[in-house]
Amino acid sequence: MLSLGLASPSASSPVVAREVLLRRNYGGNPFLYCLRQGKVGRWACGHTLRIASASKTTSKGISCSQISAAITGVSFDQTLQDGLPKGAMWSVHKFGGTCMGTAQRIQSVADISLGDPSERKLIIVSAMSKVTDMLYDLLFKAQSRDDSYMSALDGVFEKHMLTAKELLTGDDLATFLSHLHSDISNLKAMLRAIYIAGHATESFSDFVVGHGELWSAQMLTYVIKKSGRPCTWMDARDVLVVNPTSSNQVDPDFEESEKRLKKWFSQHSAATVVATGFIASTPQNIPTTLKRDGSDFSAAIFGSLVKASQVTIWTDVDGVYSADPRKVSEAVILRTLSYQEAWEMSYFGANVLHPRTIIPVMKYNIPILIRNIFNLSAPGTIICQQPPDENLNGQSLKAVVKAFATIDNLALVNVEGTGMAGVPGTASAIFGAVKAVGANVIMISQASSEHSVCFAVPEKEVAAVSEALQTRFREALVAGRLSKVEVIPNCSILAAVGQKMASTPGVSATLFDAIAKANINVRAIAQGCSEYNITLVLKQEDCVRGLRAVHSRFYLSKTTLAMGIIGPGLIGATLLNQLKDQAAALKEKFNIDLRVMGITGSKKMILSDTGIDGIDLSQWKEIMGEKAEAADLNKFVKVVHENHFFPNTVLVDCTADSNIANHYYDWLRKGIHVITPNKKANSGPLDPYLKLRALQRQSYTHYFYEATVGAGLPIISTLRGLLETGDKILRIEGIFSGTLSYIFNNFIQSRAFSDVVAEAKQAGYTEPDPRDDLSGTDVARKVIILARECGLKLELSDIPVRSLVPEPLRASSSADEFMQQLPNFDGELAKELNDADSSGEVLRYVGVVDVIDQNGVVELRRYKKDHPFSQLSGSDNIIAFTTTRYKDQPLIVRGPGAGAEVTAGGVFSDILRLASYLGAPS
Ligand SMILES: NC(=O)C1=CN([C@@H]2O[C@H](COP(=O)(O)OP(=O)(O)OC[C@H]3O[C@@H](n4cnc5c(N)ncnc54)[C@H](O)[C@@H]3O)[C@@H](O)[C@H]2O)C=CC1
Ligand SMILES: N[C@@H](CC=O)C(=O)O
Ligand code: NA
Repeated sequence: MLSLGLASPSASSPVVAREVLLRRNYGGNPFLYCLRQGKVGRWACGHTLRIASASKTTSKGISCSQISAAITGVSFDQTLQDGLPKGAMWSVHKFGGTCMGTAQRIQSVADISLGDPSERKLIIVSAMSKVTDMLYDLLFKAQSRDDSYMSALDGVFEKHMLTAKELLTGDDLATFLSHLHSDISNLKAMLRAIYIAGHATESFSDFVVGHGELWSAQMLTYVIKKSGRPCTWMDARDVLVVNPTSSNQVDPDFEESEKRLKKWFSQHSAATVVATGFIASTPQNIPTTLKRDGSDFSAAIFGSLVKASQVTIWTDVDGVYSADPRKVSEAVILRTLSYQEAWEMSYFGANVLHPRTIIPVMKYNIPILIRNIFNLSAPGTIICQQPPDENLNGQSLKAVVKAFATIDNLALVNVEGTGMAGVPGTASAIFGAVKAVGANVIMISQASSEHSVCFAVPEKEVAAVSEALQTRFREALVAGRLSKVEVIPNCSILAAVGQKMASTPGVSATLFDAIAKANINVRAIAQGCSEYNITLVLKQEDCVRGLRAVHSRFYLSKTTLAMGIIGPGLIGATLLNQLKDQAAALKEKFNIDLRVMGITGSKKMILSDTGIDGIDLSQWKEIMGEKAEAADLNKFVKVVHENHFFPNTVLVDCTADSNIANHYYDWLRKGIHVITPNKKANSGPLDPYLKLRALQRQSYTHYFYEATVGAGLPIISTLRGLLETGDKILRIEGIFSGTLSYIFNNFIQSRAFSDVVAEAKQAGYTEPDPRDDLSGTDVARKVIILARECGLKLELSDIPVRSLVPEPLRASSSADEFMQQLPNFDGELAKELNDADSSGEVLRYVGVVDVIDQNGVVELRRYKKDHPFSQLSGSDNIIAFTTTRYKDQPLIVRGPGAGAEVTAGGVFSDILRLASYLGAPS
């Protein structure tokens, strides 16, 4: 379907219309052609299309002349080029060797070609797959006087003969086979001569290896003709003229080729032409090839000669990816790329065209479409000029950076010294020496202080480069004008590519931020002033992680976090359950992909089988039962973290173990984020605590512990908010223990204390050992945590604590034994309760941080029955912050402060906070 409209400055007046935009839906791809008045072939590929009032929708098969007729006053002279077929646009298709691999595939190529509704089609084909290599091989054999070239040639013959027999019949088959026979006997004679001479000139070789294209083009022509459509084949050597250059490349002679093309068209007529890719002639009519640029280049040159409406390159991938899909599984196929972006990407080895292929078509703004012959439903990637009216207003950075690429196995060379500044010729001397050893410089960077120049070269070339520089600058090094020539091995390049990065602020900031948050150090940076590419040099081992971090940061994919869960007890198991329920929604709605790569208890652990997919959280308990291995924390951390697939790792410590807490420092230093409800690190000895916090502040690695105080209640974050906004904390007083809150809320005259403790344990409020609650240690830990947040340098032992654990039970060997004995000691607290009750008061177990006096206390206090602390129920915590701003009425946070769901929820929300710090949308 074509829709046609005017998009000129005065669209309402067709007479002065300067451009006609033609939108066409071909194979699901909307294209926007812009046909300039008087000429065909200037066009754009685009996004928004303004259909003016004079627009007219026509049916399939519209021609240029119809367009001009449809719009009064706009004349198209219908000329592509004088002498070339008039009145219609050409579309060019190129099919590579894989597309032409078998009879069946050649048939598909014919079907695709026939399905293109364009009036004129130029089909460029490669040799059947492997044939060019076979031909090179038999050449090599003949030159080496290995007479098996004869049987190798028979193999080539047989492959084509069998394919032709599958595809063709009757006269077509007979004609093709007779050509094939005669070509093969010519080749035999030629190879015999090469065999005798033991040498083949370049033109001999080029003549031999070009035969694959001759045969594939002829076969395809016959197959297309079978459908009843006229089709002619073209030996591109009759038309394409190229001049070989020194560097295994050729320069097309467009003028001469155009003349020959016109001549060819004067002798042949057909709406569909199948031409040989890869091969061409020199100006002296000697057969040659397009060397390494191959058939894609042929297609581009022909595209520009016929001013094609489009060049489609058929291949075996769905298009150009935003990053190497083997490294970034979320990489997406890019729908559009500008010419500049395409050549930037192709430099990095992305599956894009060779840059030289882009130049000829770029001159005429001809779009190149990359499509997968094996997946026709994939729309492919369109490479074209940027639509001129597209601007950045309202665009996200995502649209600005198109893709990322990496190059491994590089070394950086750093030439440093004070004698370079202001001395013209230093750079030239450095690179002169590099050139002399034939090394390829991949990236260069020099800061404007001119004291050092650094550049990247392939690792295998660096020894020679270093030696050459040492020799070249021996004198300067001895004299101290240069201080060193240093080699930094094992480097990789990570590059961001996008034409619209130019003049868009914030791109590099976002890029570097993502790299920093993945805890990756950048060794060198380069950005040319065209701004199409920002190149970073990283340690090779960090490269894939860096690639994944930046890819996900620019919203090209999800923020992916590898998680290791330590201690799948009550909280850990509840967290795993919540993760399981929420994972899909997080992925869909918030672009966060959380993968639990390992779960370890104190005895057993399980790790992801694939190293990429997370553990199936609906079955982790069964897997733990059946497939667990012996717990090994070092191995666990290594496997979860040292997986280059994930830019970020978080370890979630759901134990109450100080041995685990002792690892946090080391983990943070390795760039592993830590999240925990475990109070041991923050309430442990002061020095390691201060070191840990200092490290956390310096690095981009995060350590979150909201659930250590008040479980899921926002206690730490509230306190941080007050402090960071400049409020001064005077006092924090509260009921910090869910267990003890529950106990004293339910401990009434009719009930035994031990009975209420058992109930609290049953409800999951208590610490693994309830004595940690009853002793007041747990509350004291929370007091310490908050006191330290306020800047007080207190140790746990500085806090006077009223213990509720009867003296004789402090040494009980287990929590169970303690629980069994507790009823024997109910009397003491029953008396205290009675005393309070008779004065109209209740007992409450509280903790206090006194910032003014720089101390804290944990005690059992009596409160009047109308005091807010007396009104609690369940396991509620209540925390009152008295501050300079909240002086008369404290700021109060209240709610359930213990229990599996709320605690796990608090840990989970720290995980999401981490994801948002790492770049997930928040
Ligand atoms: N239960 C609650 O309401 C709250 C608990 N917390 C804290 O959450 C953490 C977990 O508490 P719960 O789940 O209730 O305890 P739990 O005893 O049910 O779970 C702890 C788990 O950690 C495992 N573990 C112990 N040492 C380990 C080691 N070295 N390596 C691997 N695994 C180990 C245990 O085997 C157990 O499975 C504790 O630090 C606790 O203070 C914090 C706020 C509220
Ligand atoms: N056992 C603790 C749990 C939270 O830290 C409590 O009872 O508050
Ligand atoms: Na909390």
